[in-house]
Amino acid sequence: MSEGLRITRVDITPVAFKDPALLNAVGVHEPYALRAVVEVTTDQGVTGLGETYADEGHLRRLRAAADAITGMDVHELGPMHRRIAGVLGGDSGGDGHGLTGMITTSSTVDRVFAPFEVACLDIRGRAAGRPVCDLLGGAVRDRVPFSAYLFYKWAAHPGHEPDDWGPALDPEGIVAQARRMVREYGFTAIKLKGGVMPPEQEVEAVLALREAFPGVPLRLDPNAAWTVETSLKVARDLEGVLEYLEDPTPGQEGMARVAREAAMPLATNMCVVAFDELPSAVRGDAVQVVLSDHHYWGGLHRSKLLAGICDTFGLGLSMHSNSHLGISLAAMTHLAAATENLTYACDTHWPWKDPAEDVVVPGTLGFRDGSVAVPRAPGLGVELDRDALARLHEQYVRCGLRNRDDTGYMRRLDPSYEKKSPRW
Ligand SMILES: O=C([O-])C(=O)C[C@H](O)[C@@H](O)C(=O)[O-]
Ligand SMILES: [Mg+2]
Repeated sequence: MSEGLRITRVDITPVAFKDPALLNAVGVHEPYALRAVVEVTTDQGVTGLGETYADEGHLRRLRAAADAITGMDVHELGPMHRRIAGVLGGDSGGDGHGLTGMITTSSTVDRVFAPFEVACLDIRGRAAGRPVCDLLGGAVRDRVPFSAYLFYKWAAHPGHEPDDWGPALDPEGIVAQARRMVREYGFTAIKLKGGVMPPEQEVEAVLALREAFPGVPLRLDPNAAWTVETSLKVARDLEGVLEYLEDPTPGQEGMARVAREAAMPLATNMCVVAFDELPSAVRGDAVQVVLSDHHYWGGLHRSKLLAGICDTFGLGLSMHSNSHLGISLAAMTHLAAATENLTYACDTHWPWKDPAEDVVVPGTLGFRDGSVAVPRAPGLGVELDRDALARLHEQYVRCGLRNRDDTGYMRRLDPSYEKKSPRW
């Protein structure tokens, strides 16, 4: 066992960064997105970084876990997972962790453990002088492709200055948004967040994207806003157009009914979000592609375990994202680099973040041709910018938001708004 890599201190800092008025199936993003930055320090003074959700319940559980793992060696990841499970007891997070009604059944222990595991791998990489992808088996690619993540959106949050993306509420607006994203980032795959407009309008938008971007893989994700019948109609309308259709309808049973007749693969980050949901999904052939996400699948090693299971059972593997900062982008990039069967371009909300707002020193991570070069520096390859961390923490304190609540925000703006799944 290596000496000198015992955890002596854990700091958890919630931060807020500006977020445009992005629409989804359960409401609209609030003016700020919340994240927590986790710093794990060892007795040799090596510090590792993790990033996770920052809803209040999640912060409370993170703090309990931080106390429980202080004193442990950063190599003891299995025992650390067990210890966190023990300290959380039956404290189940429900949905109050930053995913707003989208992901209800993911494992609370895995969600809480994930940022500590990433921080421990960062420390181990720094100590060994190796990038995190090398600790995960080595990079099978030196660049990780990401997809453009389009949203219907308002020009501004009511009462705020407009952002520089402008509104996107029809096919023209969506195509214009895609053109800018492809121009600025070079993305070679495109995902549209649906479940916002009536399905026929979203079909129209995807067809407009197809015309504007011939040959570019396209995805549509209405977050379970449709019935099985509506899903099948959309699947027929978009046959030969979509690379995959993501979560058209709620639940594995409904997804399996759609999958039996739809021509394209179905993907999910809603009906398979924990290990105990995999057996029934495989048995029922409910999905053909699983979106991994180390933030709720229990970190990088457990995401690789998911990748192995997907490989064994012939499921495709993609990657999900939420609004995130540079620590998460680095972790996602290392994981994707070291996961051979992650063959789809990964989701990222990166373009929606104000480039001036991050907690990492700028310059390490950048997009070229829609992909991010895998950092070769030790650990995650990103450094914390302490002034920026303090600024974004101050913004968290001032903004008053403490839990992500897209539906509540929408209802404050439009009291007649109802959350429904399926809606159409
Ligand atoms: O693929 C997904 O379902 C997501 O990315 C979920 C997110 O919550 C997304 O809908 C968002 O940011 O509004
Ligand atoms: Mg999704």
